[in-house]
Amino acid sequence: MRIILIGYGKMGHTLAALAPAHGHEVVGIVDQHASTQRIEDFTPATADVAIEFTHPESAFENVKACLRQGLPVVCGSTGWLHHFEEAKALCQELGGSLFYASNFSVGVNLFFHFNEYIAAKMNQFAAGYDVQMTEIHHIHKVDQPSGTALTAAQGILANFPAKTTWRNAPAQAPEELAVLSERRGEVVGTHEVRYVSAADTIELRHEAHSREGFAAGALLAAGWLPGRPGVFGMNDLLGL
Ligand SMILES: NC(=O)C1=CN([C@@H]2O[C@H](COP(=O)(O)OP(=O)(O)OC[C@H]3O[C@@H](n4cnc5c(N)ncnc54)[C@H](OP(=O)(O)O)[C@@H]3O)[C@@H](O)[C@H]2O)C=CC1
Ligand SMILES: O=C(O)C1=N[C@H](C(=O)O)C[C@H](O)C1
Repeated sequence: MRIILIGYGKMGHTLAALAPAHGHEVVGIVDQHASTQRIEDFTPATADVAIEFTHPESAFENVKACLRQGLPVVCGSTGWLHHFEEAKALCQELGGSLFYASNFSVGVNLFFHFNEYIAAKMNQFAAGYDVQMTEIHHIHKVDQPSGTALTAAQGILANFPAKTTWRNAPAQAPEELAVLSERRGEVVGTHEVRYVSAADTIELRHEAHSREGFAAGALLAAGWLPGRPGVFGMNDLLGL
């Protein structure tokens, strides 16, 4: 595929390095400081798909611009989901293609799957166990909690009814799921779910060793999306 990269930071550079091995050609880079190209410079005649990893404040505008240009867009930016319904509506109105994942790593998507299974199973033992989450990321991360943590929290809330809401701090009531955030050095991304009783702790943990897993998943999605109108996520791609 001829891909354009929107955002040329940590993820943009990793995507550019891995794209050729996935059979993609980078035909454009759009970044607010590191390039002079704009999304409006591209059309389906010059690019097959855009991959967007920028910032919570810019992601929605970038997604809209891609859809208006008729470009299928794979978006990994987090922290903008309060606009997601609007993005979906625009995608449907224009007959476009949008792929969003809070985390493109195959391992994290298996983690999401196991998390939901464990939450449903632990619901039988909700009287004895409390559950909490922690996400740990590098000090440059601007959004909190991480998009991945929010997806995992939704998976718990949907399957463990003792928790009805989440709080990005220690829980203040039994029905609150604590989703704790730590920012430490250059940690790529670690997510933990812990069920704690008086007797023991059961823990599910994913630790990313590099950004290559995120980039590989996004490049896979970029190969899959063109020609598929609609709004998609990793479950569609991986059949989970
Ligand atoms: N879904 C997933 O699997 C993953 C998601 N992410 C998410 O992706 C996003 C980017 O992460 P990361 O690459 O680490 O962040 P970086 O800060 O390293 O890179 C972001 C890049 O986007 C640029 N940028 C900011 N605003 C715009 C804009 N309006 N148009 C074009 N480019 C812009 C920044 O430019 P400048 O520096 O000049 O401001 C920077 O080069 C974050 O939201 C992060 O949470 C990250 C990893 C995996
Ligand atoms: O900002 C990051 O680095 C990451 N962001 C994503 C998130 O918010 O979940 C995915 C990954 O954890 C890395």
